[in-house]
Amino acid sequence: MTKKIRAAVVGYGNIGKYAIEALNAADDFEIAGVVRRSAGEPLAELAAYQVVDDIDKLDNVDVAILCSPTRAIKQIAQKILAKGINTVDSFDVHSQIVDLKNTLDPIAKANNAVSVVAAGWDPGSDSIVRTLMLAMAPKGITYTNFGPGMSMGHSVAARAIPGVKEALSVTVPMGTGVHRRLVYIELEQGADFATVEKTLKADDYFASDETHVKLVDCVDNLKDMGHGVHLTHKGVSGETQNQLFEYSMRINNPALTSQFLVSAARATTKLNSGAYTVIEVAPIHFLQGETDKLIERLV
Ligand SMILES: NC(=O)C1=CN([C@@H]2O[C@H](COP(=O)(O)OP(=O)(O)OC[C@H]3O[C@@H](n4cnc5c(N)ncnc54)[C@H](OP(=O)(O)O)[C@@H]3O)[C@@H](O)[C@H]2O)C=CC1
Ligand SMILES: N[C@@H](CCCC(=O)C(=O)O)C(=O)O
Repeated sequence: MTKKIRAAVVGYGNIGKYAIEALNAADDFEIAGVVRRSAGEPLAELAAYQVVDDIDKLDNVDVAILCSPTRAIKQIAQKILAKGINTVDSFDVHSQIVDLKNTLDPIAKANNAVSVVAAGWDPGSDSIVRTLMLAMAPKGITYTNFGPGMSMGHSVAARAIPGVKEALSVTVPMGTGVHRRLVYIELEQGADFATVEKTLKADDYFASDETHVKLVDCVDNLKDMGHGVHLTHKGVSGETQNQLFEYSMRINNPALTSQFLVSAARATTKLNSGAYTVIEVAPIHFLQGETDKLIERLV
């Protein structure tokens, strides 16, 4: 029997929960444990797993699936790679992905480890679709239209603003890759709405989009983790114009993010040491199974 890949889930929020599900559904993986900031009060749903506050307390971890907030990823990934453990993350600040990869790459190489960064669905699987579309029509324009739906990254960023108790950020597509953001917030007692609104609108996650902040009594009553994308590329193949490609999906956001993280975790076991974005990984590495069988089925 081939050895299973031992994965640790780091951070147990929305993505962490679905990562456990995706790992349990993948028979080439086993769960080494869950790493939380504080192992704290035991959760009944995690009773079957070792829950620790430090990855060093888990045995023989091959890969850590980082399910922590994007803004904490760089620091966490650096620490774990330095131990020689592979990492995958769904870091989603597009303008900082090159910096993340270039920071992690020398650490991964020095410790004989592999990191696949920005491996959710956008960035992530959509990045591969955009790459493919460009290979099919190298000249032209690609539009990525999200939603409507809940952006986990924007909701996490909104929740981190002082005075915000709970937040839901809904992305509304306006067409041609332009989005409006509706951010529903519950405030901590005594927090000032105008100050929170100003801080939120100035945050990098929101600053370049039309953003509306709405005060509500209960964010949970509004929460639906559905999302989606409609990606188009219209361009030129060779000298032939008017090539139109479309890709769309409606999804449960954390379920897809976590599934792709698990697929990327598998890929880390097939790569030379270093840090990679998903477009630098051969697609077959994301899949379980024998190479020739996959080629027969897919090519
Ligand atoms: N690329 C993509 O397509 C996507 C990316 N994402 C990214 O996933 C990230 C996580 O989303 P989600 O699961 O909804 O977030 P949650 O807030 O639900 O979960 C994050 C978990 O990380 C831990 N955590 C919280 N604060 C910190 C901190 N400051 N430092 C370290 N760990 C912390 C907590 O777990 P514990 O208490 O167990 O330590 C928390 O539950 C988002 O920031 C988003 O950017 C999400 C969807 C798609
Ligand atoms: N990174 C997103 C997934 C892509 C959708 C998106 O970026 C958005 O809604 O703005 C998320 O965190 O949910």
